[in-house]
Amino acid sequence: MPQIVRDVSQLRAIVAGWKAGGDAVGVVPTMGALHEGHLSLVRAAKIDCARVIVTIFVNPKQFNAAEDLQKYPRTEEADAALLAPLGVDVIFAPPAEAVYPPGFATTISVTGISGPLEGAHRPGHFDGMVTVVAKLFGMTAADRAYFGQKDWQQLQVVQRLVADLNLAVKITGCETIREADGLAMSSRNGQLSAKARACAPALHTAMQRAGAAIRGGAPVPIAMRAARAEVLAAGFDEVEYIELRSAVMLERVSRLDGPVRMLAAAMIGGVRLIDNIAV
Ligand SMILES: Nc1ncnc2c1ncn2[C@@H]1O[C@H](COP(=O)(O)OP(=O)(O)OP(=O)(O)O)[C@@H](O)[C@H]1O
Ligand SMILES: CC(C)(CO)[C@@H](O)C(=O)[O-]
Ligand code: BAL
Repeated sequence: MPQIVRDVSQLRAIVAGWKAGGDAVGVVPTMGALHEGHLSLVRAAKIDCARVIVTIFVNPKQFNAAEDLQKYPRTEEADAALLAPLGVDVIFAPPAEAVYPPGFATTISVTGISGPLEGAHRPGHFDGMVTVVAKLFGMTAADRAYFGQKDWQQLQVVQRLVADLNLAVKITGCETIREADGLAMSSRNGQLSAKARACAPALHTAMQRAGAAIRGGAPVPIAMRAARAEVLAAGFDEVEYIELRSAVMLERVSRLDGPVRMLAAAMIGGVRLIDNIAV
């Protein structure tokens, strides 16, 4: 079993020992409730790094809705069992007081690319995420960190943070792992009712169809409207956004000119799902 560490000084002492021996250290930041998507990040980290830390911390600062935080799944024992066969060295699962001790007063904001999409629909989310990710980089002193492309905008924001603050950590973005029916794996999928779970893959199907239409020459606004209608007809309650954006700067695009991403967020049965694909 990986060693479970909750104390920041203990973690730093362990990492200092590894580094003194010349080992490269990789970190996989998570909020727990692990699934194959997370495990794919761990496998990528194991290929590059002699030592791997998985962090499990449900970061209150990045939740913009109290109910979302309260019902977020917490399954630490099962998580540890999933990580055991992968050769993870340490699970760092600090209590909130270790991450945000009394007097904690810093918030880090990445402007620009944090604004649209998730930033517009989850006020405060990216400030909370960036602040904790910067802290996790500081606490783990990792040389490399692994993030999923499922949270595409998060990945771009983290890359910006690292570049802007000259942080000595190399970021790797790993492909989205999907269920057989195309639904992107997510800890929140477990909150779907059987009926909602059956409808949920429609989000990815509609995005793929719209992507193919755009590649075939369909006007972007028409393809986006059709995708939105398809998702709603499949049983989703609301489409928060479904948009074509430049892949890194996340600016609106209406033509396939350079790397382009389609990104979407939609609600079904009280659960918020996000997805994105290359177009
Ligand atoms: N299906 C997936 N494929 C690849 N990476 C993933 C997948 N799901 C999550 N990740 C990545 O795992 C890391 C931790 O994510 P997190 O713990 O929030 O899990 P999650 O499944 O995205 O949960 P949720 O979106 O419900 O909060 C992030 O870098 C995220 O992008
Ligand atoms: C990167 C992260 C672990 C920071 O809390 C979280 O945003 C997530 O799980 O994607
Ligand atoms: N997976 C992104 C983290 C969040 O939803 O808060």
